[in-house]
Amino acid sequence: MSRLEVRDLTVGYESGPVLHAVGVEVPHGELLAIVGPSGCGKTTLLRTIAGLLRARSGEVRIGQRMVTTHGIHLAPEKRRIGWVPQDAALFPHLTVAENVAFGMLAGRGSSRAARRAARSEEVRRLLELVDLAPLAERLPGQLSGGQAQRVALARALASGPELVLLDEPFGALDPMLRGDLRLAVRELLRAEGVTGILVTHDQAEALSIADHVAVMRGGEVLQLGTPEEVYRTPATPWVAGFVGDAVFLSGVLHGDEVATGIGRLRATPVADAAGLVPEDGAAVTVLVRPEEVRVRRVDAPSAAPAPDADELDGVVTDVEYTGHDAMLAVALADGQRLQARVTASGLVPRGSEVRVSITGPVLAYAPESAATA
Ligand SMILES: Nc1ncnc2c1ncn2[C@@H]1O[C@H](COP(=O)(O)OP(=O)(O)OP(=O)(O)O)[C@@H](O)[C@H]1O
Repeated sequence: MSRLEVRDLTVGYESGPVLHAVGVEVPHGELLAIVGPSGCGKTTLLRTIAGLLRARSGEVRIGQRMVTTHGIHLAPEKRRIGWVPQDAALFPHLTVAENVAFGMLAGRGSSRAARRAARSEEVRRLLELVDLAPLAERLPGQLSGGQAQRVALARALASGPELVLLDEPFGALDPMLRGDLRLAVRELLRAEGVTGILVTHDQAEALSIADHVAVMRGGEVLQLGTPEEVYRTPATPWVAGFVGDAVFLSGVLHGDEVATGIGRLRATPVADAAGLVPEDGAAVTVLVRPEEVRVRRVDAPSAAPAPDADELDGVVTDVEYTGHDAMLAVALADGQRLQARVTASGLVPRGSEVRVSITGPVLAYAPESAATA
């Protein structure tokens, strides 16, 4: 079993510390996505797990093996880790099969050994797994970007790793290919029973294919949870805004409701990093997801005229159409602005008069957590 455990990992360069007591866990055979703004330390974490960087303190355990801890630093080639970089990084003078075979030799073989191993049953199996068996004899220069990434994945799996690290592997691909390849990666890791970590700049990608998501900022993990936990119950307003579209309102907490400029909303208070929950009467920051904002057109002939008690008047000031849905910007009569996500069938043109309401309970955060994270 190859569960990954990272505890209290502190890592830095000569310029100073970059990771501060980072902890993540990935159960055997599952995929963790790491997201966070540029420079927050995602690659540094990956490189430390791979053994390419030494930790100042903390632990990395892969399955039963402690690979990094005080006084221990197992060499990268002994960690049984496969690496898939952003640009495939294949050997240009070796064929597809030979590149995969090179992975099987764990980087220790010669080109001649790779040529021999390229004819093995295992290389054939891996190429079939990534759907590239017919291209086994091609050189990397004759492959598309997506095909090259599939070879890099097969090569990473060829050494029989316990853990595969994927550093922005789809970054350079067009959106169609990206979608196909990420599903292929997910299925392959599952089929092979390999634990994986994926660094990505694409939050939607992280939420859609990973079993767990770690949201990093400034060298710390702010939240580790399932995609649903991270999206539905973000640890802080900053996490909420980073992983998805968010509308923030100011309000005052009264029991299980919060009084806001757009009326009283059912609310669940969220504890901050210190475990403190906003108290009754406290000023709070309220999170509303745009899909929780219901919009009803009132200036169309078919529109029902009678307003609900909890609806507010507004005007659609902008429409961002994405095909399957659209984001509406709505200006309320009192000047406040909201974003609402509607399905293509609920599309309302710019300038329409609408009534808006919030569906479902919202989350209420102490304003300090909004300010600091
Ligand atoms: N070799 C290095 N020497 C000194 N500082 C470095 C080195 N590599 C990275 N850093 C610094 O460490 C911090 C974290 O970098 P890292 O590459 O881990 O971030 P990242 O989250 O992967 O960023 P990106 O999303 O842009 O790839 C940054 O401030 C970066 O400038």
